[in-house]
Amino acid sequence: MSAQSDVERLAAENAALQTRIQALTKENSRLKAPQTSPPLPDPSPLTAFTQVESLNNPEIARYSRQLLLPEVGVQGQLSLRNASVLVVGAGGLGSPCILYLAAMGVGKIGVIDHDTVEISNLQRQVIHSESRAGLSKARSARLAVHELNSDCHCIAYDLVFDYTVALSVAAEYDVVVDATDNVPTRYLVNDTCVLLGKPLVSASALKLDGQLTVYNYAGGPCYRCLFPVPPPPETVTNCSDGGVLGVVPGILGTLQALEVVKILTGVKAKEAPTLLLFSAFSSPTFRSIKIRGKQAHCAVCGTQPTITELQDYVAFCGSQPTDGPVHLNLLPAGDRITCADYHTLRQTGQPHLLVDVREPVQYDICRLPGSLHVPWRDFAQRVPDILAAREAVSHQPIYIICRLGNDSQEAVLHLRERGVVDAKDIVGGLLEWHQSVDPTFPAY
Ligand SMILES: Nc1ncnc2c1ncn2[C@@H]1O[C@H](COP(=O)(O)OP(=O)(O)OP(=O)(O)O)[C@@H](O)[C@H]1O
Repeated sequence: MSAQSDVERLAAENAALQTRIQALTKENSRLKAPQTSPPLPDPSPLTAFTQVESLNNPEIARYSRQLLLPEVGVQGQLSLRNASVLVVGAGGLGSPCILYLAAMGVGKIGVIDHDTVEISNLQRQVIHSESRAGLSKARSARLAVHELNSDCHCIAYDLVFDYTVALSVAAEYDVVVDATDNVPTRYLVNDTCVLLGKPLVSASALKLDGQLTVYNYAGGPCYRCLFPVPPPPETVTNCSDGGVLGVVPGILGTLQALEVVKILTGVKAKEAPTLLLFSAFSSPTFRSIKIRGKQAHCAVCGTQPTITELQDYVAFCGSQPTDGPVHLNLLPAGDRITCADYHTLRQTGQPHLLVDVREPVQYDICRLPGSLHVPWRDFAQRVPDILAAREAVSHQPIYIICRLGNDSQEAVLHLRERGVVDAKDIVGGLLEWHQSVDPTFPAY
């Protein structure tokens, strides 16, 4: 099926699925919310987005606090009202961005996200709610937008923004916001915007830090001008591995909404391109760095571009745009033990040494009783401690555990190099332990 017909099918489905979403949403709130909570509002059916020449009285009343600003005024508000913005990703960054765009009166907002709402998202993805856990994030965002501002024409694309749909979806919008969390999508969104001539408001947030830049706007650089080569996959961390303070993407996503407003009202065109850096626990909290302009030799926006159509971004970046945990396979099966087998071994009381190689902050969250804690980053120096502990259990085998079963494999490989042959890693780590052995063991 072609990309275009895929998008058309989705638009049709969007309307048809509203009834289903309503039923699911009501069922969800019945199951999860206190019985006293009011039912969620129903989304209105899709109507065509039309531009207007003047604001009506309800709009004047609704946006009066913005209309009073000379920097916005009637013309600025009309620019928002007649504009369309595509937000790629309805997660930590997308949540506040979409909400503020809708609240401020952007006429049409497209939300594209293939993921579903999880409880662990709610610490920062404030557009979603407990009652919508399990729903598509795009549709959940649409429901929230409708609750906030029913005049906003919000389209939910419950799919992956990939090279098959990128051009046809983004072509429908004036500005694109990259609120995703992975490198392949970042290059894809950039190239899409360059090929379509759309401004791109891009941000990222991780741990306590974030950054924001507007690309491909007013003769400024594109993402590839600054980052022609993707980073090595092993150097990239995501929120589920590194953590993130809820308010950090909240601030960056809100600033993305601000940049959109500045683009739509024309203010942004007068500014030099900058990279805004945010660091929550540092001083100064914000720093703005002037960035180099458009690069003549840029592969996509330069004078002789070599990229003239979308390409395979997973191959280009050498990494998957995955949301779930990444499970590496560094060891042969014989050097690994499944959680189920390790569970049996514990139950039958076979002597062994269990080494937990997670960071202290993770070890504090939960641990299996009787483990020796040796964080992976200190592992090389602490091999003597491990060998000494093993002596105490009469040289019995060593089993190594971590959160996902990746660092534990690295640790086994390291022990092999140091001549320790009877060490195995526990496949899938503590997350798998929670899933297949003990559902009461905490998952994080
Ligand atoms: N190519 C893509 N197409 C559509 N949505 C995307 C794409 N890449 C990333 N996203 C979405 O962007 C959002 C990024 O937000 P964020 O990192 O806060 O969320 P998350 O992936 O839910 O986090 P966690 O790692 O905690 O599960 C996610 O909802 C993700 O599904």
